[in-house]
Amino acid sequence: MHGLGNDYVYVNCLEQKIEHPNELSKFISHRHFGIGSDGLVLICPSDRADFQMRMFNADGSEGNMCGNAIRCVGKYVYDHQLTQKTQLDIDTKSGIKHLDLTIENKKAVFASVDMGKADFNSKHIPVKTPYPEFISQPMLVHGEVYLITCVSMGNPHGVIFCNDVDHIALEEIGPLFENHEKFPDRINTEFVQVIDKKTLKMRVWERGSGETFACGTGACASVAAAVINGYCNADEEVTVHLKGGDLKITYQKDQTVIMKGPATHVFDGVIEVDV
Ligand SMILES: N[C@@H](CCC[C@H](N)C(=O)O)C(=O)O
Repeated sequence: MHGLGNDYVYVNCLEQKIEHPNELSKFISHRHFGIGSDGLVLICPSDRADFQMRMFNADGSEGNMCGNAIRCVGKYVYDHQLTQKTQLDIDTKSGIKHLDLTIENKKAVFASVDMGKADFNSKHIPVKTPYPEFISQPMLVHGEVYLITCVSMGNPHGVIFCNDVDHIALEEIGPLFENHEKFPDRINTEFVQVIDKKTLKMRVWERGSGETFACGTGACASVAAAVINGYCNADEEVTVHLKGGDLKITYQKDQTVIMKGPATHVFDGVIEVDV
């Protein structure tokens, strides 16, 4: 399944246990030697919510939260009749998130997700800095100074506003931010062009997966950072153009972020592997 081209392989773990998800994710995600995906998502039982989501990046590392995957998890459980609810609570490593599904022809096609509060606290992200927050701070990378705003959406993000996202050498500079000593847990990096107060264009270098077609938490982090830096307004829906399509994001005055976007099924199958 994918959310705007951010594609994961989803495994129904309600009846089956996956022993080595990190290794499996590396294997499955490989675009030449595996199926090809940005990672692996496990749909598991939860004793405190309707379901639990675990997500693994293409390099096998486990992420705390994934905005595009959580919409697909909602679609999966509804379309496979694992629930009849259209309002769902999904447990993630960054807490329980609430989803509201839109149904068309008996299938879930779209979800609105309460992504929780954007958190600018440097220690929570984490960013190695004496400052309590890291907002529009200069960072020297590859001989150039970038102003970066760091925010956690349950996972770490660094947002950089620039004039032309199409011409950023992402393959070159993405890994330099991801693995910079300032970020002990590594970081997802978003390059964001402000089109107007209600429209952003974003490219992302994801921790553990490289450039992806879309990043839900990244789009939320970008809108939160855009409001904090005065480019957009709180409580107004912002359209974020990504490589794979658009997400609608609202950063509320209480710092809660609402994300709306589609979820798409591609194919089903059985995987037999020895990892
Ligand atoms: N694609 C995601 C984020 C996936 C996790 C991220 N790479 C991390 O390690 O934090 C999204 O849609 O939010």
